[in-house]
Amino acid sequence: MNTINKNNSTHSQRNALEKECKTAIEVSNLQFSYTKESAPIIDIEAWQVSKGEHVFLSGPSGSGKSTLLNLLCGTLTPTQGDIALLEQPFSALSNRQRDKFRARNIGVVFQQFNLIPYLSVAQNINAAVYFAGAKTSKETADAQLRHLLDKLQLPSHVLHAKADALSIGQQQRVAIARALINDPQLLIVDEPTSALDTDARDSFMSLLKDVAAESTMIFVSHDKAMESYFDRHCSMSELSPCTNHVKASGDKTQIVQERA
Ligand SMILES: Nc1ncnc2c1ncn2[C@@H]1O[C@H](COP(=O)(O)OP(=O)(O)OP(=O)(O)O)[C@@H](O)[C@H]1O
Repeated sequence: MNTINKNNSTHSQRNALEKECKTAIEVSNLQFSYTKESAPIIDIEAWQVSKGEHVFLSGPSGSGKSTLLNLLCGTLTPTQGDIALLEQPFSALSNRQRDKFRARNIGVVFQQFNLIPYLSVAQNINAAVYFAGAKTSKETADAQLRHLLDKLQLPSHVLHAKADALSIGQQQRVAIARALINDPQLLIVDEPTSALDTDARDSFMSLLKDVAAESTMIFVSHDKAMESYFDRHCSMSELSPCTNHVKASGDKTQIVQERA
């Protein structure tokens, strides 16, 4: 595997290297438990996602979808095994390097959007640019932002509005803009359509597929009707067959209640 040394490569050299990768995600012998005493929530022998593939990930509540997404983002550390993104094994990176790698290469659209309510739309999106440590000029960054807003059909005056003053549909599109502003190689989208009716869901999906055409995408949903938008469907029961028993766990009831 090709280990990219973040400290020695320039931004453009790094981008060139990453564009050569053919495998976006490689998971091997991955196990994860939340505590030492508990059985693994995730147990995946092998899983590969090619660069540019758009994958639909499904599974019942409690089957470990969000846990797997957090492992892919590097916000959770495997109990055993490894994950390589763009042929870069996470285990070879320090926590700090992993944070930088995530900020530069992974865009995430969360279920609840996770915008900072008291910041403006521009500030919310620019925070993602700041954390990625991008060295682009302000002019280039502004142009990229306006281009994204245009594609997402958001008027430019929205940039100055506070995030909590936007409609749900606008917040959703701002969340996509924030996830895509650093031109990430991997886009992770967690259940963003659960609150939408069929028409709104279809227009959201067309927009997302358009703006994320160049990225690898992992999209999580319970809604099997969404499957047709994707190149491949992976279910948690196929990926992690030995952890099916966890689905019956009573713990999940508590989490669902907390979210309600
Ligand atoms: N922080 C945590 N500590 C301990 N157990 C957890 C934690 N987060 C999740 N779990 C457990 O891990 C299992 C998988 O949870 P996870 O949220 O990954 O499932 P999910 O498939 O994303 O569910 P949903 O579709 O309802 O969001 C559940 O049994 C849950 O109780």
